[in-house]
Order: sequence, then C-alpha cells, then structure tokens
Amino acid sequence: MGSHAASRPLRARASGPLAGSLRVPGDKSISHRSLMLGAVALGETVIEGLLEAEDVLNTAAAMRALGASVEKGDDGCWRVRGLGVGGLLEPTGVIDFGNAGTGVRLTMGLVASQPIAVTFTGDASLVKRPMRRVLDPLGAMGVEVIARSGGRLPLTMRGPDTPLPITYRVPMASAQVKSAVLLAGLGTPGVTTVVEPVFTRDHTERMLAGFGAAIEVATDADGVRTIRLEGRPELKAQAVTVPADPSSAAFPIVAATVVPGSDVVVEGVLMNPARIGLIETLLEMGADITVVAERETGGEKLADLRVRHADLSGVTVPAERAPSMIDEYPVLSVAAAVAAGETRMLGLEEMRVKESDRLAAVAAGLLANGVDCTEGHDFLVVRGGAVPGGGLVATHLDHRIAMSFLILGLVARAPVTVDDAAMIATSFPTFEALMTGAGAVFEPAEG
Ligand SMILES: O=C(O)C1=C[C@@H](OP(=O)(O)O)[C@@H](O)[C@H](O)C1
Ligand SMILES: C=C(OP(=O)(O)O)C(=O)O
Repeated sequence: MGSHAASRPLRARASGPLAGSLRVPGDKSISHRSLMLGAVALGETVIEGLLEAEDVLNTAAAMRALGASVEKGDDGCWRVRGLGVGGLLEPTGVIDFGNAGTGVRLTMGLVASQPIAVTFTGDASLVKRPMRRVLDPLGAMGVEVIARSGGRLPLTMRGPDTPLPITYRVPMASAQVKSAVLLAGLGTPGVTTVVEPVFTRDHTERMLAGFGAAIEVATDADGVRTIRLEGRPELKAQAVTVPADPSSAAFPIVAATVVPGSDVVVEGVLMNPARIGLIETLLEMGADITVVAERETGGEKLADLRVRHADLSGVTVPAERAPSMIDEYPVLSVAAAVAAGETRMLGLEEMRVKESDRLAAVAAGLLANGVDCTEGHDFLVVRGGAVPGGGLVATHLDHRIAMSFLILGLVARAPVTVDDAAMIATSFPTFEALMTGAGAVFEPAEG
C-alpha cells in the first residue's frame, strides 16, 4: 500500500515584501486528464507543461500499467501512445495512486467499460476517502466491485462484457464523479448522460470534445447541465498545453495580498470560470489583483496576474461559489485571518472528504495560531485581525493544509510550524523554491 517518506516539519516566519514574477506548475486536473485521454486515443498525444508532481506521476504510472506508453522527451514534453477506446490491458499488479483522489476516481471510470480486473489502492489518506460516489454509478453500468466495507480502497473492479449506458444525476458537487461516469461512457455503446445540477470544473467535457468525442452540453434555465456522450468514439491524439494551476497560484496570490509591500506577477494562470472563485472572493475582500495579459490556449483562457498587498475586509462567501474554489478554502481562510471583521464561508460539506477533513483541519490550525473561528457542519466563520501565530499545525497528509499554514506564518507575529511539508510534493513540488525565491522565509523545524 502507498506509504510516504518520513514527515518533514517546516516553519514559516514573518517575511519582508514578496516580489518578482513566478510561474506555478501545470494544472493538476488537466494533467491527469491529458494522460488518461492520451491512453485511450489513437496516435501520440504530446503534453507540454504537464504537472510533474506525485499525484500526476502516479497517473502516468497507472496508464503504463494499463498498457499505454508514457514517456518524457528531452524537450520536456510528455508523449503518450494510446491504445484506443476499449484497448486498455489488464494490469498484472496493484495500481497505487498514492494521495490522488482525482487519479484513482477518474481511472476507475476509464477502465470500467472493459472486461478487465483492476485493483486500486492508495496512501493512508486515500484509503479513508469515499469511493461509493463513483462505484454506485459504475455499478449501474454493470461493473462488479469487491471493496472494503464502506466502499473504501483497496478495491478490485471488473467491467462487464457489454456496459449499459446510463443517465446519472450527480448527487453532490463533484467533477470527479461526473468525469468518472463520462470516461466510463467512452467504452459504452449508446449515449451516456450525466445531469449536473451544480456546475463543476468542465475540463473533462472540453478535453473529450478536443480529442474528437461526440459530446453535447445543454444548460437549462436553472443552470442544470445535461451532458450527453456518444460511446465508442475513435479518439485522436492531441497536442495539449497545460496552463498554470489556479489552485497552486492561489498560494502566491494570497501571500502577496497579505504580506505588506508585496508586488508579484503570477504568469499564465488558467482562468476557467469554474476555477476562479478565489480570485472573485479576494477582489470582493479588497485585494489588488489585476489581469496584465489575457490569452487563450487549447480553448482555455489564461492570464498573468499582478498582485499587490492590500488591506482586506471580511465578506460572506456564498455556498453557490464553493465548486469554483473548493480546494482554495484553506488558503482563503488565511486571507480571512488577516482581514478586518468576519468572513463567513458557506456550503463547505465537500471539504470534509478531501485529503483530510479540511474544515476541521483549518479550524484547528487557525485556533492553534490564535485566530478566532467557528466551525459548523458545513460552514466556517473566521474573525480576522492581527495573527498571533506560534502554533504547530497538524496537516493530516494534506498538501493544501501544509501550504496554507506556511503562508499564514509569513504574516503572523510568531512563526507558524506545519508538522509535515513532504506532502506538498503531491501537487506543487516547486512551492518552497518559488515562495522563498519571492522572499518568503521557511526553515526546517522539529515536529
Ligand atoms: O476533477 C478534478 O480534477 C478535481 C475535482 C475536485 O474534487 P471533487 O470532484 O471531489 O469535488 C477537486 O477537489 C480536486 O482537487 C480535483
Ligand atoms: C482534493 C484534491 O485532490 P484529489 O481529490 O485529487 O486528491 C486537491 O488537490 O486539493
């Protein structure tokens, strides 16, 4: 089963102004999907700017275990030679996805419409996360599953000889569940339909269309999206350029906003409307973020963002915004901790089923550093001001908890220590180098 190297405590202390231009790595969602679609396309998919972090490297290894060829070239681009829809091979060993929910859930969908047995596992965080949300619709398509009780990893699944196309209404706001059903629909004869009452990141829909699938999206007057995918298409290999990940950009953006005197440019950030809830919220709080250059690549908008320090005020973040910033609440909570007044974040139930229970982890980390907050079952209220700091934060194998509290340390009166910075490598291996290059002060610590 996936295990991780020894934990590595790290401390952040109050820093001078942050400055410079920085480029965060490629988007994690698009990176996973480009490897997966490349594996079931015909020909060679060339990926520029793939995120080379543990989560995505585990997906690369999984696609190899399923028979695709996945290599990094001397030019830095990754090349995937795919097997065509329905052409994946039965792996000989267990596929270990480490810490990656997206990797494992989307791959379950990808293999579900083929009669091959595949066994999945993950690290101590991933084996606690709910998989029924994906197993239920895949079961309705005819997949057999043997899982631990509660539908947890490790589990083995085998797809049916003839999968059934389904119409599935996604019961929670989850792009992973939507994507797993659509990827299963690729190998299913007929039309697979996903009904999405709440709009979540749409990279799977965009990329399926880009690889040549017949996919249609209709949105009704209430915003409910109906996605129809024609099964068994011939997908054609593509050239994919991966924009910078807005969920990683969130850390320097919040850091530059809260550290006095800062002036930073974050380059080439993906500005997909389903991913920019944090920027919208920070602007409402009074942040100074300007778009300096806007462009488009592969059907996605990108921008360079100039971020200067600003004094923030608390706001109410409505529940409807949660899907467009679901991974950003931990770092928004840091901005809320320095903002004047109260920030109320609503509709946070999905935060509890991430790499850790992020709602509980954020509230505990804030309280440990003298920040007043109230944790509800699906909301968080932070009362901001000067941050005392001085606390030790339990990160629970969660990269975003580690990065968020290191940012808090840059503005706290006393240093903030996180018990393990090692997990940052799952999504943003260059985080420490980029942040210290811009002026952040991090130092090794004892747990
Ligand atoms: O589809 C994706 O790439 C992701 C969807 C989100 O998860 P949920 O679908 O569980 O909300 C997000 O938290 C995760 O980091 C990436
Ligand atoms: C929730 C996250 O990822 P995943 O679900 O892929 O583990 C994340 O990166 O914040």
